[in-house]
Amino acid sequence: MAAHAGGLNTAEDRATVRIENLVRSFGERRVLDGLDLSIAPGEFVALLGRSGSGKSTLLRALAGLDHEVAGSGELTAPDQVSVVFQDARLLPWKRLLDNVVLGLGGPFAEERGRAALAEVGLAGRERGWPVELSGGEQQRVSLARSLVREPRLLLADEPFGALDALTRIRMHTLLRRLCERHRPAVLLVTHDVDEAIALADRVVVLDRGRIAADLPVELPAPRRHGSTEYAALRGRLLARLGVGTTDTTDPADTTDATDTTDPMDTTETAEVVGEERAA
Ligand SMILES: Nc1ncnc2c1ncn2[C@@H]1O[C@H](COP(=O)(O)OP(=O)(O)OP(=O)(O)O)[C@@H](O)[C@H]1O
Repeated sequence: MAAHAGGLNTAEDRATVRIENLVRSFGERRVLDGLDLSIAPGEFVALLGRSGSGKSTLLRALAGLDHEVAGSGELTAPDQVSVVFQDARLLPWKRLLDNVVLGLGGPFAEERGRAALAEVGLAGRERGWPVELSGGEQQRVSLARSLVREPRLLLADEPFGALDALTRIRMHTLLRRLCERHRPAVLLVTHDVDEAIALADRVVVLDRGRIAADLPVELPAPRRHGSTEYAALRGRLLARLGVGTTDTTDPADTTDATDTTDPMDTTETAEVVGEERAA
């Protein structure tokens, strides 16, 4: 049976996340089917996968939120895990600072909360209410609430999925900066291939409960959509997602590469993100 535990001792176990042969089932259906995955300290991993491939199920397992789900395998994750969801999940009856420090103990909780709000660009808004914020600002508070706990692992389940394109770009820049400063390991679930390439050190594709591709993002900043390397990586990922493209250069791809329709095309976004990363 899988365990959710801290205590990483040996050199081999220095990974922040170590998953071996993880199985999770709903009734007869194996949603995670013998999954293996490691995430190193400070590593930013993006998780792509078609709808229903098991991404959220994996996140819930890592967050220790799946005690009712049948399963087996080995799972090692730190105790200090923070989760960011698509909706900010702020308590509307609490002021912003109180939302950030909710449940946070210690004499400096309020001071740390103020610093966290400042880090996400909301200094001076401590006494404001969630209802006064835009969607992007609410997600900033959600990020502040997560990072003020100094997690060793940050789990993010499509955190920018509900935001408009420009706000999403700003949030990419912010998230990248916060991660560089706090250095948690990150597992980011996204449907957006360009978001994955823009942000991650490594992109993992989940297919029917197993890892179908595990590719490092070895692109220099800024990660320009126009570069050959960018297009090759993007093509490989789309092919692994079963979205045919004509620009794949991966000889290992066995998926149909004749369909040029690309429902995930966010070219413009990726280009601007690349510019912001360079700044
Ligand atoms: N509590 C549950 N009870 C029964 N089936 C479930 C439960 N949670 C998830 N499933 C099923 O497990 C499968 C994987 O769900 P999961 O939410 O992990 O997929 P996903 O990859 O995150 O999908 P999406 O991208 O659409 O959010 C789906 O077929 C879903 O219906």
